[in-house]
Amino acid sequence: MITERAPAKINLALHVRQRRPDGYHDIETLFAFAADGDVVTVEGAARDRFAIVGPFAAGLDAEADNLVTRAARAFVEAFGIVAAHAITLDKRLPIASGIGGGSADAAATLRALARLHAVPLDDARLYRIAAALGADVPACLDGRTTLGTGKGDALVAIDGLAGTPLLLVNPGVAVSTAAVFRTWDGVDRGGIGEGDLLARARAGRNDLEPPALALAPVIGAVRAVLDAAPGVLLSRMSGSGATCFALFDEAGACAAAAAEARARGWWTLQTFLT
Ligand SMILES: C[C@](O)(CO)[C@H](O)COP(=O)(O)OP(=O)(O)OC[C@H]1O[C@@H](n2ccc(N)nc2=O)[C@H](O)[C@@H]1O
Ligand SMILES: Nc1ncnc2c1ncn2[C@@H]1O[C@H](COP(=O)(O)OP(=O)(O)OP(=O)(O)O)[C@@H](O)[C@H]1O
Repeated sequence: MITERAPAKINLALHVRQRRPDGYHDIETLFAFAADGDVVTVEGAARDRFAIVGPFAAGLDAEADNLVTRAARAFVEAFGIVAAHAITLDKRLPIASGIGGGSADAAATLRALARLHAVPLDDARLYRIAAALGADVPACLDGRTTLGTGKGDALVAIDGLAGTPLLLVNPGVAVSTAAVFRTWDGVDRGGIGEGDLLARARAGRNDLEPPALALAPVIGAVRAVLDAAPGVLLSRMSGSGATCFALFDEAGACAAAAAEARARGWWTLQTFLT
């Protein structure tokens, strides 16, 4: 049995540059990853099976359009695999929440199947399958801290902030990525600057935060709690929301802010950057 972690993805900054003719948007984003997330297990089986367990299992159907089964089908097709697989997804991240849960699951499924069938992880076909599954999936397949351009699928590795205490807070409102992009005001406010990662992130923005806030006003309350927390280095919404994150100077401050957020009934994940 192969077990692959599907870490939560954070956009330390996300600048939207322009709408493209294909309906997608050109973005510049700083991708980073948490030490925790969903977990995917894969093993050989007599027939294909897929099960979802874990705290957020109820929010998803184990049906054909799950990103895990779509990833598995694309892998089997691309590599001419005849074997069947039993796949289990331990769904620990909230659904449609801006931390790439589905994208991370698809990427973890590809990595697990590649390991099971001795496909090298740098095989270009894996990247192509990932890019066809979603804009975020290549970044999740790579799993390192990267600068993403294009749809977010052209990646350059950058130095990360490994070990930095990280808090994720989700107020329990699902937000559609497509709806948030549609609500963006169309103004190009410029690309991501130079410097070390924390400086670049702090000088940056999430251009999807205003449109997400318009669709889910509770995001403002989450940001206010995180901004006011002692020891915060940076607080921002991730992806298309509604999950917001904060980086802290030490783990105790992160724990205190997590307690504040939980007291308001919000989902939290206290972890660190990898
Ligand atoms: C916002 C981010 O989370 C930032 O990391 C990602 O760009 C979204 O990545 P994702 O969830 O993998 O996105 P996809 O499943 O490919 O796209 C969902 C929808 O979001 C919109 N979309 C997504 C990415 C992008 N660069 N431009 C877009 O306009 C499109 O309407 C698309 O139909
Ligand atoms: N394994 C999966 N996990 C989560 N969502 C999935 C999965 N498979 C399919 N989906 C569908 O994909 C949609 C987006 O879910 P996901 O959690 O990936 O969004 P997100 O966190 O906003 O991602 P991103 O940050 O990439 O925009 C959901 O509405 C859900 O119906």
